[in-house]
Amino acid sequence: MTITYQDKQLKVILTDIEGTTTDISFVRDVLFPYSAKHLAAWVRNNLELPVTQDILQQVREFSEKSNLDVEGCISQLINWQSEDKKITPLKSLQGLIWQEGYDKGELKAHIYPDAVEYLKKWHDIGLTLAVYSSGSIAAQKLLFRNTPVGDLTPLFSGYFDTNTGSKKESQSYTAIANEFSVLPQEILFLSDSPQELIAASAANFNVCGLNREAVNVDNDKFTYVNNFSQIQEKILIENA
Ligand SMILES: CSCCC(=O)C(=O)COP(=O)(O)O
Ligand SMILES: [Mg+2]
Repeated sequence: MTITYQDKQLKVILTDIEGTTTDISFVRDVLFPYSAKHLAAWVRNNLELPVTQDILQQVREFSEKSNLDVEGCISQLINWQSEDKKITPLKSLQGLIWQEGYDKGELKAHIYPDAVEYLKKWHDIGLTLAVYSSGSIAAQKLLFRNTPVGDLTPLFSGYFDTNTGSKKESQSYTAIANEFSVLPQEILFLSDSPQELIAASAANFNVCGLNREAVNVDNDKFTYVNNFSQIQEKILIENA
């Protein structure tokens, strides 16, 4: 069985998380407040770990304040967190904090049931599935490992985060296509973010927008759907 999209055979489906597989409110109202609450104590309690020292060094580099002390770095991280900045050291730290939350049973991931159903279906018919999120790769794996329907990580063959580049830059998508050794035209990217769809499309990816809240979308450039079932119904064609 093969799947085509606008007459092109698809090999890879690359998905965003927040607003696409997962409710925005889970990320903004559960995950972000959890990391905000524990951020300062986590850094102070784990100062001796090499990963913490790496994060602090990256904070100094990204902020271009080379002499920030530990408390200065914590303040910078808290500011970035409150502005929802997708900056690598913050995203790495959030992943470490969420790991404790999942391990203690204080966090359980959200994933839309339609995303589960169609990710499984696409995996089972041989499509390669991958994730591209601003959340760190560790945070992505935690989320898909801790869903209410169990561990979904076996479905995915690749994970990409801000270490590959910004999701709003087309070069990031070119790098991902190269990683899979497929043509951009053989990849379908799913996201709720118009800027991400524009960047992926500029790299010649096929794109589909997710509009989970079914709001009026002022964009006739891309196809928008409300859920994964509509991706299957509206844009993919199965060939026996
Ligand atoms: C990996 S779950 C947390 C998602 C996150 O931290 C984030 O910033 C959302 O980014 P996305 O690219 O998935 O919209
Ligand atoms: Mg998103």
